[in-house]
Formats: sequence, C-alpha cells, structure tokens
Amino acid sequence: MTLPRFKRILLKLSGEVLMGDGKVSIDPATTARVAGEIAAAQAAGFELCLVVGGGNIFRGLAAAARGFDRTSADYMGMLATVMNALAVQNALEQIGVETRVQSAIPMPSVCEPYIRRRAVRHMEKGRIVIFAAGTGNPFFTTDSAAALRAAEMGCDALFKGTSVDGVYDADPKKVETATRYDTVSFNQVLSDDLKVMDASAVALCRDNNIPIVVFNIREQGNLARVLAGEGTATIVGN
Ligand SMILES: Nc1ncnc2c1ncn2[C@@H]1O[C@H](COP(=O)(O)OP(=O)(O)OP(=O)(O)O)[C@@H](O)[C@H]1O
Ligand SMILES: O=c1ccn([C@@H]2O[C@H](COP(=O)(O)O)[C@@H](O)[C@H]2O)c(=O)[nH]1
Repeated sequence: MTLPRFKRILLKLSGEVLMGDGKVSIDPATTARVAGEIAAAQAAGFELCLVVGGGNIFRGLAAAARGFDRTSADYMGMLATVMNALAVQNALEQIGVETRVQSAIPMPSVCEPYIRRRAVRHMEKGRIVIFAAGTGNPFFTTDSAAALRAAEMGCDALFKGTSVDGVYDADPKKVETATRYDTVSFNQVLSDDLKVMDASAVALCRDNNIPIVVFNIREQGNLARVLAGEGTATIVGN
C-alpha cells in the first residue's frame, strides 16, 4: 500500500473495538492498548484528532427497529459516544497525553462544547482533541461526524479504525468470497452501495478531497503500520 504523506489526521475509532473480546462495553485493557497506539502515532509526528463511535453501547437505527422513537434513540447514541470519548481521554491522560474532549451537544459540566477555532488551538498546542456526540444531530452517524470534523480541522486524511481490514466488494462478515480493494474511488463506494461507511460521510470526503483509509484497529500495532504505509488497508480516494 502506498500512502501519500499525511500530517494531520482524523482518526475515527469504532466504538465496538473498545469492547475488546466483548464481555463489557468498554474494556479498560483494550482502551489502554488503543490509547498507547495513538500516543505512539503522535510521538511519531502525526497531528491527531479523534471521533469515537458508540456502537458498543447504543445504535439509534437498531433501537428504532426495536420500536424506539428514532430521534430519541439517536440522541441516546450520541450520549453513548460521549462516554466512549471520556474513556479514551482517561486512557490517554493516564499515559501523559494531553487531551480535550469537545461535545457537539453542549454539556459544560462534563467537557468543552465544540468550538472549531478552540479545537484548532488545542491541536496547535499539541493536544489530542476528541470530538464527542457526533454531529449533534439525529439521523447521522459518527462516520459523518468524522468526515465533517476532518473537513473543519483541515485534516489531510480520515483514518477509519474498525473491525475489518478494508473495503470489500461485499460485506466480508456476510459474504465469504468478498474481495478487498487496495484502492477504490469514492464514486464506486457510492454507486456499488458498499456499506463500510455511510454515504453522507463518503460524499463529504469526496467533495472536500479527503482520502479515507479503512483499516482494522483490533489488530495490535496496526495503526503504526498503516500510518507507515505498511499495513493492510483500503484507500478511498478521487
Ligand atoms: N463492502 C464492505 N467492506 C467492508 N466492510 C463492510 C462492507 N459492507 C459492510 N461492511 C461492514 O461495515 C462494518 C464497519 O462499519 P460500522 O459502521 O458497522 O462500524 P464502525 O463505524 O467501525 O463502528 P461503531 O459503530 O461500532 O462505532 C464492518 O464490520 C463490516 O462488516
Ligand atoms: O451525528 C450523529 C452521530 C451519531 N448518532 C447516533 O449515535 C449512534 C452511535 O454512533 P455510531 O456511528 O453508530 O457508532 C448512531 O447509531 C446514532 O444513533 C447520531 O444520531 N448523530
């Protein structure tokens, strides 16, 4: 895999990955392991900001399918991402990395509200900013929040750390013969309806020329490998 040179990166962390082997919603050892990899990436010279998903705790769409009101369920999902953001913040600060959590839904007793210029300033001071509560709007996901914040923060790329090692021509968890792409265009992801990320996130990255790198963050050491252009991943670009 040949990666262009990236400096400022938005890392979207899957909520589900924080579960580790799945016995608890937030597994401290897994969260600490991921935090260690993020700290190492920062030490290697990358400027990082994070969006954390909420799939380990609550997904609005799934809850709506079980009878919940969709908008209430989505707000619950956004609150779940705040819990995950605090868990990742805690793990990073335990190893001496300065962080700030900014929430798209203001909750000043818990963390800062999202203020773009303030987030930029934090990054200039070497802090890792963790964006919580998604976009603050129902009917979206944290993939869209990641694309939005990546554009706002002037990131060179969006890295989606998830539980699959790239984009396939079909969902690899459902289709055994699915084939992984090394590179694929935004338009193909959209026209083939490849569901690794939601369409609004893909379109926003396409329109702002922000490449998406999809990789498996469950595998130890993979963030560093992928950042070095060595690991297995798919680059989605124009
Ligand atoms: N064409 C495809 N290629 C790769 N993965 C796909 C594809 N279609 C569907 N998927 C699924 O997309 C999932 C990753 O995205 P998903 O939105 O479910 O999770 P996430 O964003 O990583 O995290 P979370 O919602 O837990 O925070 C994978 O688990 C995979 O099964
Ligand atoms: O902008 C957003 C972001 C998220 N949500 C809700 O939160 C959950 C959890 O996020 P995931 O991206 O699925 O991990 C999501 O299912 C939505 O219900 C939202 O409404 N708006």
